[in-house]
Amino acid sequence: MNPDRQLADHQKLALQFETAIGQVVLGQQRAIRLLAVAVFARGHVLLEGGVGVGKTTLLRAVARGIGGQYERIEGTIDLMPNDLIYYTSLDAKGKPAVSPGPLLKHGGELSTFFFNEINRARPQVHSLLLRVMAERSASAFNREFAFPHLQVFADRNRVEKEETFELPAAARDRFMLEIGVEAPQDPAVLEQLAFEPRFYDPDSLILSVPPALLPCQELNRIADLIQRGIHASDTLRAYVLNLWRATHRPQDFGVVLDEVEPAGLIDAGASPRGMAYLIRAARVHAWLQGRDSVIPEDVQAVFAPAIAHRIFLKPVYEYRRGELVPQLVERILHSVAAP
Ligand SMILES: Nc1ncnc2c1ncn2[C@@H]1O[C@H](COP(=O)(O)OP(=O)(O)OP(=O)(O)O)[C@@H](O)[C@H]1O
Repeated sequence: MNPDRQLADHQKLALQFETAIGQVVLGQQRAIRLLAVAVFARGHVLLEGGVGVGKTTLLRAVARGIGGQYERIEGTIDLMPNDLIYYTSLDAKGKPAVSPGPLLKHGGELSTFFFNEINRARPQVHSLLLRVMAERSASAFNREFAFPHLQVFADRNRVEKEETFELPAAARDRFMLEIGVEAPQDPAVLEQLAFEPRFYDPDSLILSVPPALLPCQELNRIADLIQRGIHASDTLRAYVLNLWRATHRPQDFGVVLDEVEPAGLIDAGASPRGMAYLIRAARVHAWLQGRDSVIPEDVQAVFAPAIAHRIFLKPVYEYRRGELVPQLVERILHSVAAP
């Protein structure tokens, strides 16, 4: 089948996947679109939001739609890297036994690894995860384990700050997108969530997502087709490079912020890895919209989720990150001229 035809067929499937998730998780169309972008760009995802807004339900629904093997782990202060690798137990005769932990249990079949409350886990666990995300492999028991189809989803809640370990810069940079999940605003949706019993039990709720809607073992190949088949013009490339420069030197693009001098704000702008992620995500966004080339709106739609978490502020401003970075990102988009 020719690649254009394949791309069109896969796009229909991607839209079905979005619709199925949208019937289970209400009022989260933007987050669902961004998750679909990450799935087809093969990027890891960090979800951030308030408590009880449906983050876990959303990720479980996505995992069911992707198919393949799924594992989930809770980030706690006493979690150690080995807890991801193996379990120890006593067998019926009281003899110690070792069995593979959540990361190794399914070998190369593992497709979705969900790390709940990642910011409660210690830095040692983050560094194990960092290698798993970057190389899709881990070493244990003198062996290498590869997870070619693995996508990591992690969530952290914004409210709970006690006993939390901020993710190190290198770990944050390995997440393609950070997606904010807020409670829906539409009163009709809120009423449904509060009054309809089907939303009280997430276990049965997510069963209404058809299992393995997407061919999880094919996703790497489909992602490659998308990246090769969706074009970016010279003017669009120039636009993206200007956006990149503006994450390092916003003052050169006339970015003005409330009460803060942009020239003294940034320690490090987006990395080259971050920009590659931005383009990968923008291409998938264009494809989901049924286009074969990227337009500025595609870049703008994924710019904040792809870039905000990889801008590092001077230490004196870091504690105001939640307020300053969204403003900076929005004003960069406003100030850098789009073609
Ligand atoms: N937008 C939504 N659509 C469907 N169900 C929702 C939505 N928001 C909340 N819920 C329901 O609220 C309950 C809590 O959701 P969930 O556990 O997914 O939230 P969470 O954001 O992961 O919470 P926490 O931060 O405490 O882990 C579930 O029963 C879920 O079905």
